[in-house]
Amino acid sequence: MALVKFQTENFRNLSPAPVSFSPSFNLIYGENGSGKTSVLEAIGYLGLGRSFRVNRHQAVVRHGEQRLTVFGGLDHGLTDDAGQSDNGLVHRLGISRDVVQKETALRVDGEGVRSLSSLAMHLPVSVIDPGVFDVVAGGPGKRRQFLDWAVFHVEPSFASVWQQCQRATSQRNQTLRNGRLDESLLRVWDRQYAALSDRINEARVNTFVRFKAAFEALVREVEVQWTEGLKLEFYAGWDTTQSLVDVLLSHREQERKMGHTLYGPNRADIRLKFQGRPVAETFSRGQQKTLVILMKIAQGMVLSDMGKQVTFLLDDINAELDEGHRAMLASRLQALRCQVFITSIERPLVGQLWPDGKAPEYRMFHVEHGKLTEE
Ligand SMILES: Nc1ncnc2c1ncn2[C@@H]1O[C@H](COP(=O)(O)OP(=O)(O)OP(=O)(O)O)[C@@H](O)[C@H]1O
Repeated sequence: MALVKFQTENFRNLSPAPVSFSPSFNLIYGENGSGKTSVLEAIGYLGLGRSFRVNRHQAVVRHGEQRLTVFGGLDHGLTDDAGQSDNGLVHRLGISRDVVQKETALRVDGEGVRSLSSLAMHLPVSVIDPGVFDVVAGGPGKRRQFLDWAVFHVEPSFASVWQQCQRATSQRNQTLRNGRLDESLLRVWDRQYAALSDRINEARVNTFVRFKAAFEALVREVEVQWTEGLKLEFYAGWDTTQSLVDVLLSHREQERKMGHTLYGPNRADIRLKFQGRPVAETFSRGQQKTLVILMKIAQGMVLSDMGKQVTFLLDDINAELDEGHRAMLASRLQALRCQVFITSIERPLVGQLWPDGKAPEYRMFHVEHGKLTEE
């Protein structure tokens, strides 16, 4: 599906005027501070329920206002080779946040819904911005987040299992921190926690297998020399040749000393190695960035194989990638037939993004003082 109708109220400096987007490429340019990133941020807000830039909702609401709203109309997206969409809206999404009451209201097709996953399911948003680099250079938490985004879209029940597991972990941690360890109670938590962990692990492994196959196919196609010898491995968070219950039991003393759970899905990682060494120590920054982008595209391929269209938000790619890599990215995204938003300061040169002359259907927007004007 693709976001074709869009409107915000009190979202940073954005104008409340409604905008129609292309289900294919949307090229957005404007001066520093004009509102380009805010447009992507608002689209992301609708699909993720939060800003991809800042943690506090308060930073996002227009100065002096209490409530922000983002509305979106989705259509079927690209439906045939000519890149045409049928233009009928299939879903209407809305998110509204009162930053004083700290309340979020969500709507899908006019009905109030409680869970963010109801919105996220319809609008899978993948952000490629300067912060994306952390997937390779940052800690395991960033890579878990990366993988879990795809796991959620492959298996939507993952979100509720994940929440149950977080609750079991915190109960278990409380028991571990108790001065006098109640071994029988801990064994009860161990069993619950291990059962939920196994379900999380199974979902992650399933998605990782698909992701890895897509990534390897992509790398073969784009023929990036430096990816030869690159290995991607999934680590569950414990030695899965043993049951998690046994692992927990054999590390009781260690966990008791630390006062929290040390084994399980909260320790999972995607290990990226080049000739046996961590990629973060070996690859140049440019190579690491390109690697993350290829990984993001591979995720898009996994969803696309399931008939889901990802909305990619590419913030300021000129600052991140050279011309060749930008063209590679544009052609891969075009081949994926997903929806793409690209921002830049200068008016983008379509001939540079698609040097073969086969540009997809696109819309070009200029942003000034938070207002998008189609050219
Ligand atoms: N909560 C807010 N309320 C009103 N205006 C805001 C708020 N937060 C930020 N702004 C303003 O919104 C404008 C848009 O910022 P944004 O980061 O979207 O610009 P940009 O076009 O992406 O800029 P750059 O090219 O420098 O990255 C800025 O001028 C900023 O000062």
